Amino acid sequence: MVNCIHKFGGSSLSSSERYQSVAKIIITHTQPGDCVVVSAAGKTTDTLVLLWQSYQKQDTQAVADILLQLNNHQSDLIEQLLEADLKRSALKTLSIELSYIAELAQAEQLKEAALLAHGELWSARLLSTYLQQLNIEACAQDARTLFTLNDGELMHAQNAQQCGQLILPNKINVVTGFIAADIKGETVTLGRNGSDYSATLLANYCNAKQVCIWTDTQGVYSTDPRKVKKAIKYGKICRGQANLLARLGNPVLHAKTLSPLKNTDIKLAVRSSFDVQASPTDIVKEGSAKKKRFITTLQNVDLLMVEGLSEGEVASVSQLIQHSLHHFNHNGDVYLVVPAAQTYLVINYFAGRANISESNLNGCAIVAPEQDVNTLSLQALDLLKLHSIKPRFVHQDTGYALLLTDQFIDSDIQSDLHDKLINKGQEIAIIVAGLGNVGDVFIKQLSAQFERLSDDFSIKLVGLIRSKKMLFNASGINTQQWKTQWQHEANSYQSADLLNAINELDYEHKIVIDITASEQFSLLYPDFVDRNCHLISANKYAGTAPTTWYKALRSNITERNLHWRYNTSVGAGLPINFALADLQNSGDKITRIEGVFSGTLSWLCSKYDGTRPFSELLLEAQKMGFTEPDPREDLSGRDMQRKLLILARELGVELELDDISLSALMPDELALGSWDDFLNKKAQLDAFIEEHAVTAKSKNLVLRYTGLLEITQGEVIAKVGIAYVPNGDALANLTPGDNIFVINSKWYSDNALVIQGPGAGREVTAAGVHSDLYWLVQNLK
Ligand SMILES: NC(=O)c1ccc[n+]([C@@H]2O[C@H](COP(=O)([O-])OP(=O)(O)OC[C@H]3O[C@@H](n4cnc5c(N)ncnc54)[C@H](O)[C@@H]3O)[C@@H](O)[C@H]2O)c1
Ligand SMILES: N[C@@H](CCO)C(=O)O
Repeated sequence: MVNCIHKFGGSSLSSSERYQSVAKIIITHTQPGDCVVVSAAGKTTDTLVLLWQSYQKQDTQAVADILLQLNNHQSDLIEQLLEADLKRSALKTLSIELSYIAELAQAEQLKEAALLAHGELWSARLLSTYLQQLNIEACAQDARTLFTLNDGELMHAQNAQQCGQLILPNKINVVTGFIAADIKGETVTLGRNGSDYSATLLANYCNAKQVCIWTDTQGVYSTDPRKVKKAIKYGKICRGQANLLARLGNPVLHAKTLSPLKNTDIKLAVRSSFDVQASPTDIVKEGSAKKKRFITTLQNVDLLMVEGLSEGEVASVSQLIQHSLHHFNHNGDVYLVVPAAQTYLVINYFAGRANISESNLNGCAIVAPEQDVNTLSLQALDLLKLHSIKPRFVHQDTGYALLLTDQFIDSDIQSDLHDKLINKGQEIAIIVAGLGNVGDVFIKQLSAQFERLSDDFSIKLVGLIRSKKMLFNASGINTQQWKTQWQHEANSYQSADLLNAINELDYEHKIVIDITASEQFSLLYPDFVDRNCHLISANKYAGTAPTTWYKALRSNITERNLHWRYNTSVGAGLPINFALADLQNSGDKITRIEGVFSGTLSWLCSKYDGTRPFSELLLEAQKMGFTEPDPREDLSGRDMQRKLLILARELGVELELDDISLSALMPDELALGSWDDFLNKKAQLDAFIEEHAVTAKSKNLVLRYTGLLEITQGEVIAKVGIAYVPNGDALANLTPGDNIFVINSKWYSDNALVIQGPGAGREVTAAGVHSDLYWLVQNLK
């Protein structure tokens, strides 16, 4: 039983390292009986085409040179991947084949398709041998034994039978893409992007469950992500829209690729072989995903008016010119959009039935839900006008508008169109984890925030997560009545359930807001990012994770064009991270940050005057929602140590948590055991604090808990701990609960920049999370 057909293109096989990566993907993503369709490695097909052209020109020197080039490339791959006998045998076979090509060229008996087929044959053979060397049961399959064409038409029944007989159920079948045979057994090719087509055909013939096209992009985007920074990667799109996109200039999918999937349940996924963790774009059956908005551009096309054009003819002409074609009916006439370079061929094909209506056109197409097309098309016309572009031909039809222009739509105009048309009205899904002190207030404030944010987007709260239960509702959870809904509908979950629920959300943007204090939850961040979620954290664990993990997370976030906000992880609602980013972005260099970065410790130290036991004050701080779930995280200095590390990383300083020296505001012994154990020994804490306070007082100083980060000529001092501070000092005179950040920089060298205010508390922290959410939503526009 074939479960999945995987397809790897030339770029996925361009070097021995890429083959190794593909083998790793195969090991983790296939099961016996699956097929792996391969294209020619790297630029091999182009080189073979060049060889064919040189042969036709009878340029024997060029033929010899290109054969040498092919030999070098293939031999290098073999040398780098295979060992011992496998290597010797592969090199020998390659040498025999290349000599045979040379002989055929000399005898003027070379055939184009048979020559081009070598690219895929070499890839399939090398990959299957390499897999065998890795002890994986694999075999190479020549698609000429699987796909037969009669007079250019695929013989579906026969092919299904051949595939049923030849695809081995106990092996990974590495199948050549692009090629097939005619009924005489001669090689034919399936045309440009033929390997994608081979994969979907094979899936149809083998009744596979799914096809996975591994490519060099992460999926299907709202527009070309190489040109438009804010292009949105979609998790799911329907086949109908995928088909339209293929015909209207989207380079990732081809109409031909989709055709074998028609009327089947076979799933199609497009995903990156360069970033295996990134979630794919699934192309699903009509009605299984909501319709999305896209913008594609067209360059150098002609518009042909064709008399009596039939669907069959469109398919034949597409085949002839190796290009997905779009045709439509406009005011009673039938038009065909053709790449200008191919117009001559197409006009010839129609033998007098086709005329050029408009030539040398550029333009764009908007693909969108039917009800939006008219408005978007009018808006696009207005915007193009602002850029002094007047369309020459406009056509609107079910689900799309085509605007053909004289001028080229460059990436700036494309970005403008995308930002103003495509990026509006998108849906944002919010998932909140942690419904404690801060989380509860955050949700209370959410409905008012939605109103403020909903001008451009439709925002919904779709997930609530606690440590043991979660509630997901893709159509939205009522922010006013979430507690009742929670009582009735929340379910126990494992991480996999949570990740699946996120996968299933058919929203353009997803934001996970972590208001837990859980390290375990923070470890799921890479999985969220793989599922295209933006992140907002009040939780400090991810920001203070080991450098390698932290850097990998950051780089994945950047690569996927996502955002991570964590302003409340330091200074609660105070704009400390904003200020640091702003100073650095404007060219300042920060040299020192000193202060009190714990709301709890600030409150405790300021309040403590010896009249009430320190432990009593601690329980009060806990009640007020200042402390961490286990207040010893505050007393130990660990919480402040985390904040200092987050600040240091904001300044580009590479440190681990334990590089920051720490002295605790409690006896070490109290760190052990449960919270109840701690409470039983609270007298020890009270004695410890009293002793420090008395010593400080004897020196005319006061007890505080402070942090320092100093960066001088590459040297870093980073520490948090107990300090005795003069009474008049800024660090001594804080309003209880306030944080203070005294910042020295190139510009604030003598007179420091001071940021001060409440450093903990439910309201201010929840407000800080909203500030992050607001920032994030503004930056999605
Ligand atoms: N309280 C403050 O003033 C303040 C200020 C800034 C930042 N923070 C940070 O905000 C976070 C929350 O603080 P809080 O005071 O609301 O804490 P809290 O203990 O009141 O709430 C934490 C919530 O997280 C949930 N949770 C725990 N483990 C989880 C898991 N694995 N998955 C999902 N949910 C889980 C708990 O059930 C609880 O509902 C902490 O990381 C804290 O450091 C708090
Ligand atoms: N427990 C923390 C909360 C804010 O991060 C504090 O007291 O500062």
